[in-house]
Amino acid sequence: MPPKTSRSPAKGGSRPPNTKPSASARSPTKPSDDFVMTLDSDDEGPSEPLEDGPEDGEEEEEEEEEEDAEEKEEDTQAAKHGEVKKPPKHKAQLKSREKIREEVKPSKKNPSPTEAIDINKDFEFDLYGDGSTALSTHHQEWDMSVKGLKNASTSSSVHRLATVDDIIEKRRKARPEIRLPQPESDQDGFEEGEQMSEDDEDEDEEEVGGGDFTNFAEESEDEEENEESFGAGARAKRIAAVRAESSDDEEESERGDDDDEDEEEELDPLGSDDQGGDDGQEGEDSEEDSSDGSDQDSDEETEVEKARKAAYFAAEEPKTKSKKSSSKGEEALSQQVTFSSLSLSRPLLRSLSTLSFHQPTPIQARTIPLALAGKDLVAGAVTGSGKTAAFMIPILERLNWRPKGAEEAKSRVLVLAPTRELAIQCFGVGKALGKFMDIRFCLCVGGLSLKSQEAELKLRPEVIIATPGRLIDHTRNSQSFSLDDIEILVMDEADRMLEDGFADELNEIIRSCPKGRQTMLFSATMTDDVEQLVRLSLRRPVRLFVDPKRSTAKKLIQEFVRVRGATGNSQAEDGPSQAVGASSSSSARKTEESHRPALLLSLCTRTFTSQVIIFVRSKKLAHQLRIVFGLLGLKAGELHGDLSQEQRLEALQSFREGKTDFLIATDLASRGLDIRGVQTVINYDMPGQFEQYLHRVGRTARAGRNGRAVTLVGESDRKMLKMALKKSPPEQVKHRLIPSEVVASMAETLEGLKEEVQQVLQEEKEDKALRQAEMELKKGENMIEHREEILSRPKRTWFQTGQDKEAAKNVSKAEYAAKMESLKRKTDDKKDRFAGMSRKKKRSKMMREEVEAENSQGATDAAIRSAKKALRPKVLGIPEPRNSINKLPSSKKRNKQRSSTNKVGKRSSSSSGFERDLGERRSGGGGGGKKASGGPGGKRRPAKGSQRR
Ligand SMILES: Nc1ncnc2c1ncn2[C@@H]1O[C@H](COP(=O)(O)OP(=O)(O)OP(=O)(O)O)[C@@H](O)[C@H]1O
Repeated sequence: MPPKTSRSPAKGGSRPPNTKPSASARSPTKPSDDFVMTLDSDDEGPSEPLEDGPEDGEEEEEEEEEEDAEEKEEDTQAAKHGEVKKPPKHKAQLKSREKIREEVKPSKKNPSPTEAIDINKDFEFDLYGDGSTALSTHHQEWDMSVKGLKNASTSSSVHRLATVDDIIEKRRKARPEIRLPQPESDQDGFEEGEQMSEDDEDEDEEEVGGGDFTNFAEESEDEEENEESFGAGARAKRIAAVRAESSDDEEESERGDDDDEDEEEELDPLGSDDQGGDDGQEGEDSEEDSSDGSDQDSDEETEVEKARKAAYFAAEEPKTKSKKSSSKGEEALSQQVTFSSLSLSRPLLRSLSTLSFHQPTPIQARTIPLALAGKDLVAGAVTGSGKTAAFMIPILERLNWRPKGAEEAKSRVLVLAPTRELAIQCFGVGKALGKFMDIRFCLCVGGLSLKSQEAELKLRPEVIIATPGRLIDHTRNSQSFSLDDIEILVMDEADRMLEDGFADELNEIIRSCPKGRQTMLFSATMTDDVEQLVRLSLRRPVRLFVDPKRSTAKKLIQEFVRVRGATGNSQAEDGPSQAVGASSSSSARKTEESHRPALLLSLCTRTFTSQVIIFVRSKKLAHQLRIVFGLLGLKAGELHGDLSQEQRLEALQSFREGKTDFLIATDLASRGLDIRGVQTVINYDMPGQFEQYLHRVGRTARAGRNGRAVTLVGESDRKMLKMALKKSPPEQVKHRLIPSEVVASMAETLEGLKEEVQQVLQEEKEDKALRQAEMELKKGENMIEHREEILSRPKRTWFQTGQDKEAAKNVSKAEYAAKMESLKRKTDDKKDRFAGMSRKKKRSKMMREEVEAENSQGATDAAIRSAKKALRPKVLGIPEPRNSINKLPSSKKRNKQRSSTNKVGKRSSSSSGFERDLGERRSGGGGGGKKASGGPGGKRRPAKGSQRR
């Protein structure tokens, strides 16, 4: 049964919340970097960072293979020392195996400047950006400590980071310190236009009007209308004009440019011709560029699309629906709703209050009641608006009412996240919210010990938080683990998970979960595209989109800095190493690229000197820039898929604690990460997709705070810039001008560093080669000594090998390219047909044509009919066969399905929620039924190396 709204927390047979002093006392003081060293062998050599690693999420399985090999080595070492390995039977045993435990207390002696700000008791959580309904909050940092980190502390995976640091330090000491520009004073700020932007709009306009940035966003080769310029004093007008542009322009803008991205990877980011350096191939980085996916949903829906969506999505309950029409409505609803009015149980209310969550955010106010009622949800709200708690709170509340006892121990909830860091953060949020409840969480992500995860899974933790690759590994290889008991499936950053890279894994997971589960999807850029969602076999989901689609946080200021290529003599004033006169677009781009580092460093030395995340396109660039920052004496860390898990977490932790001022990251860090106090996000370049831009800039201005995003915009970023202008209120957009002499001097400094950067890279390379050789030697020795033992172990089966993954990626890339090509053709056709027409006429003609085309197939009528039927009131909590909602069937078929649904509903109407699923399972099926394959406790163990395609 779904939890009733008027129950008392004490009744219903629920156990009293776990308020044992030990548990409650432990959690709040638990150090956030509580590394637990496992018995991973020190002898096994360094856990080498991936050489050609694909992006996180997709890299999982390759890493898993490596880890498997490592774990085997662990066993070998244990055997060598006479230890007899037994499978751990319970947690206590597991703990006794973990002999060395090291707890590192976070250094709270020197809180970062932002931490100091955050403890301000008067801070107001301004949800709406206008101070109207501010909630107070003393938000605490999530506990990111994890068990099973490999090679902690003494191991050589730390070695790489330490080595780069050492090399840099050694070099810095050996030469005179490089003089950097002074951090900007108030007066200096005037030079850059920022002060003018904020304090004197008119002056700013003059600055903007004086440069050619004003027309930049609009100068598009494909543009048919160039008539409206961004003239001085016309900011509002020009933004309005951009917003009013036709939808086909938008489609193009959103698409991004895959090929360009790949090509850009070829350019040496630091302008070095003799690259040498890292041996990484640029192609490998493209996964992190995540350029495959494309969001084609336009804001303007056709009638057919509307009808299709109306048929697919369930209507929201009248109680919440009446208030949802405007953001004012959201505001009013959220103001009325309190956590206690949502009838949450006492332990949960207690943890919410501990976290200073006094009032639900709009997305929480909308989501919680529906999620408690067991509805499937497709939810979207702007970055930093509290989506994690929006699904975690109802999950915990429902779990609080689960049947308890040893027999009932089951893994009932699965939360999937696309990256390990995000999963770890989610795990932290879950643990913090469930602090006073007897609910167990298990984190299953790559890069952490498989064995300790296996042991934890055996205890059937109620909530599993996982990345897809590692989860599948467990379903295939961990004894007696299956997803048979999952009753709630959540996908955080669901639109990312729906992208091609995750397709096979997602299908496998969906197939393994019971059909009667509740499914909830969340993202700041959530799609409501039916075609994409159909794959997830949702059950008449409710669509909850709280903020306007593709919007940014209300207190985010977006600045753009133009990066100029060598397109004419006028450019010479802006850069020192300009190839003046170069006319080809590729050389223009190359010079553009050579400007970026100087612009970035000018920003980071003069204006944004701490709490800055810098997003770049490739792992290689992230690493190079990190070296440059280090050589200049700036404290910077890097975060990308070429690092070991430990290095990744360490980089995050150092940044969180203010030990480093800059975090140079790939898009691995662009989604979901909630790092308190990030004041500035710098986009070294525009990402390939607008969604990616939204996620990146969403790392600041979270939870009602202020924040700033600065983006370097080159020629090829024009469309994306246009999109950003179109989607943002004019007062949030600024143009930053950096004095050319500052950039010139920085470029000169960087030019002088080029050689040193190469030398550092070379030293690193040699060091790496040496360690690799050592590792191989060690492996060989082990193999000779323990050959029999090693060969006698059962082989793990893999869902996909690295090659399979690469092949899948190529297929989806080819599909994507084909789709883009056909779209482009369509757009070109459209342009011909509409040539000379006004925008209004063009739009109405397009609409007419579309409707006519659909009419001729009879689809419109059918869709509208099914939409009407779908809107008929239904009894709450009746599961509907998933197949029926995957397509829009004929009306006859739908009627038949509906009547059978009702029968199923009658049969199981008393068994919604956990009881319902349990009941159905005990009776051996029913409407909520089990997955087709794999009986109770039975494991599907496909033949070695078998693939599911
Ligand atoms: N009800 C609340 N009151 C106060 N603070 C809250 C509340 N709910 C969430 N927060 C805070 O808001 C911040 C952002 O939350 P969260 O990370 O869940 O955002 P999100 O919407 O998932 O963002 P993203 O789209 O970037 O993943 C967190 O620091 C969290 O502590």
